Amino acid sequence: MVTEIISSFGISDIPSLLIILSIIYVTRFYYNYFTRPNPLPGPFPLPIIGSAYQQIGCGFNSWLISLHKKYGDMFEIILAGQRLIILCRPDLVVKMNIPSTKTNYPTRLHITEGFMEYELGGKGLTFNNDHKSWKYNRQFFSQALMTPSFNHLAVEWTNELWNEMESYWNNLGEDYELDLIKWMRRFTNEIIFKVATGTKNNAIASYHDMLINNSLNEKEKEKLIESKNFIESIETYVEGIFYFFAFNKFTRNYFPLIRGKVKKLLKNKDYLFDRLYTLIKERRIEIENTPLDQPLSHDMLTTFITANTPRDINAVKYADADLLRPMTDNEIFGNILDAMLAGTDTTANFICFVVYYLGHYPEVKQRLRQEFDRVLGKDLTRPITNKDLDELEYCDAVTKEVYRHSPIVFFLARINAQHDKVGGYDWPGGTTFQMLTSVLMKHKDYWTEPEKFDPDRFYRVEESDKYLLEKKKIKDTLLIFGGGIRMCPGRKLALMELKSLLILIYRKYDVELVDMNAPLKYSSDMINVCKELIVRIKPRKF
Ligand code: HEM
Repeated sequence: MVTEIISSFGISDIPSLLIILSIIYVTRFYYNYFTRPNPLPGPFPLPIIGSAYQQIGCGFNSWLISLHKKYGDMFEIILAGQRLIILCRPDLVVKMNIPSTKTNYPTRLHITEGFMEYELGGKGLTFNNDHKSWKYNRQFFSQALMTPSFNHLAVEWTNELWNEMESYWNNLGEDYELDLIKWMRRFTNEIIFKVATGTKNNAIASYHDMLINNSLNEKEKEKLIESKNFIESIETYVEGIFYFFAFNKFTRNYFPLIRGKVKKLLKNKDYLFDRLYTLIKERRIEIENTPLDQPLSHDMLTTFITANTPRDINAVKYADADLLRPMTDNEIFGNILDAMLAGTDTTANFICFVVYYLGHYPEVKQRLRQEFDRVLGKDLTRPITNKDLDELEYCDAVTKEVYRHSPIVFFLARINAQHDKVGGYDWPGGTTFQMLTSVLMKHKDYWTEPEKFDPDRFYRVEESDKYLLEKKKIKDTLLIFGGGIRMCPGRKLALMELKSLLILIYRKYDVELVDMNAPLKYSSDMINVCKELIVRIKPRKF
């Protein structure tokens, strides 16, 4: 019967068949939509593109903020066929941020075919949904970034790198207009490169050489282009995640504007991955050629390659026998990629956002400087120590307030393993929630005058009669580094870099925003990314 129907089909029947299939698809799509559990308010979705059609032309963050204004603290959107429940109030997200391994929210996002095509899923930490593998990786990651000896080293590297960058800035002269985000991205990349591989990638030196571009031979120019391409490929890869998250395969392959971009993103991915795999291969050979009685360098890459091998430099052993095995190249790659992706742009953006706010709030800058002068004394060349950083109370308040106004990671995603009650509804396991931190950190029920920029809401607030809501210290109102078991493992390094750089810059220099009237220029797809911040670095007037 079926074969008879198929053989009776002619070319002329194809349009009718396509129409029938489309009707079936659309009917199924809307049947599922109208019968979904716990319908919430949200933009009406279209087949194939879901709610994404409404977002075009405006950043993801701005779009979500506008939806919050329209639909309230709990609403839904559909992206790439996935239903996302958006949560905008701290009390709605408490369960998601419980720091227990028994949490019902162990994973972040479903690994869709988009993530698979972009080769994001299933490795490293950020997009790893295999709990065992994530736990294994996370131990090594935390070990590399959270120990006191690492903190000490990281401050030392930051001091050294600052001295280098300062000499380049002086060379360019105080009237030179520099794009701070480009410098900061190179700064943070150079630090994370050192943490991850133990080697220097000369990202700052090569950028300076590119700007002055006079004394370079062909070989040096080639190296410089390589370093520039590598850093830009990280930025492009991070930006690209949104395309593979928000658009399904059909949209990515057939929508004219999106198709071209996706092709470029995939080419960039191949370039970046190739660079990282080469790095791993080269280090393996280096380790094999190092005699057993000679020490190996103490960095993430070496730790990963030698983990659970006779050359293991850490005595930590895991109870679970499955995890007592060496890491594969794919696993090592996933972790190094995560470190580069998560550790470059985030911190660089944060520094630029702080500089922008300090440019607009001179009284805050003045108080910050007073704190720096008090903690560091009169010697403007003394290297920073960890102890100095621990004493910076007002600086902590400033960075928190900047982040509250201009977050970098503006949403945190979680999936429930088992069904659970959230916002008064019972949600089946596998539901994707997004904590919209850009709204949550300004919610009027949790913040006093939320739109006002005032670091004092975080500074010795117990002594104030003004910030009564802040005084309550309600959980999950300020999620700079996320929460629960998936909290950022790079937070110490990020804050150390940020605070050190602020001291090193502001104790000696003034950062002048070239266009005081320009808004903060950033794009907001998966995270908020500073696009440009043109400044002049002038000697400080005492
Ligand atoms: C200012 C800088 C940074 C900010 C604002 C930031 C923020 C965040 C946030 C919000 C998350 C998600 C946490 C959650 O879902 O609860 C995260 C995850 C992560 N961050 Fe950071 N981060 C920064 C710097 C870094 C650095 C320097 C590194 C390291 C090298 C790093 C590595 C990671 C990794 C690997 C994850 C995924 C953790 C997991 O899934 O287990 N981050 N970060």
